[in-house]
Amino acid sequence: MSTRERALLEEVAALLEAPAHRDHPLHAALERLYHHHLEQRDRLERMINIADGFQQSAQQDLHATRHQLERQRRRQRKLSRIADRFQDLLHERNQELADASTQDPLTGLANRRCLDDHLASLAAGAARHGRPLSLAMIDIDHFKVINDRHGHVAGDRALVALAESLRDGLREGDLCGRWGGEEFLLVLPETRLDQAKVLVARLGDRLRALDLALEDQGRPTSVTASIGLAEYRPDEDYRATIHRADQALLAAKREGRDRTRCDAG
Ligand SMILES: Nc1nc2c(ncn2[C@@H]2O[C@H](COP(=O)(O)OP(=O)(O)OP(=O)(O)O)[C@@H](O)[C@H]2O)c(=O)[nH]1
Repeated sequence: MSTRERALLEEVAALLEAPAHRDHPLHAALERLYHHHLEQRDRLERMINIADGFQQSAQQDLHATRHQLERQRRRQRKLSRIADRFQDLLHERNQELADASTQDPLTGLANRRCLDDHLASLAAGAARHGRPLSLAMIDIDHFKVINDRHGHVAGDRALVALAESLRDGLREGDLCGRWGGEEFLLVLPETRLDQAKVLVARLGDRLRALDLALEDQGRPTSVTASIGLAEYRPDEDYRATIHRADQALLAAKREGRDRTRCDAG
């Protein structure tokens, strides 16, 4: 209630109380008006109080709902971050599995299974289109000596270095894989036997010149390789070509190692 209203009400109350005005013709009407005003004022105050209460509780509800929404949103963001991380992890694991099924774990080269698949599809294409395709089976000479002198770990390191050197010496489209132990298979599409000979001569030189960071009585250790070559024949199973390359490799070993032999078919 404002000060002005209070003063006015006090003034009216005083008038109504005063004995001098009791018999005034407007006294009764003023008294009814006064009480009616007081009732209206009380009702208004109650309504304001109720409205205030509603507003306060609505605000509290709103605040609680906002808080809850914010918490839900935070939880959802966290969940979606976890889901993203989980998906990345799953993707990585799938990639690792895919790599493990096609890669040799020591050298990172294609493994035997991958070579087999690759060769099967290349041979089919070469046969269909009459395109040349050659294979080179490469075996490091006397590799056992490296293991015996320097230990298996150093032998592993040497194998990795040899694998890298072979891979880096190839053209795009050629594939070098680890066939087993210290034996590598090169798959050379669009390559005839005479071209393959030139290529493997260059690779043999690379291997010989490779620094394996191993010393024998103060002298750096170098390795040589024996190589068997065979060209795919459209009328044969690609496994027969592998076999012929293998036979050529055995011939190279028998004849004294550090050389290339071809299976002319
Ligand atoms: N460190 C290491 N050695 C391996 C691995 N795979 C095969 N070898 C070794 O390679 C050697 C192969 O020996 P051999 O088959 O006798 O052949 P070699 O000593 O290379 O002699 P030739 O092939 O006849 O010239 C063995 O000592 C194997 O232990 C490998 O992953 N790591």
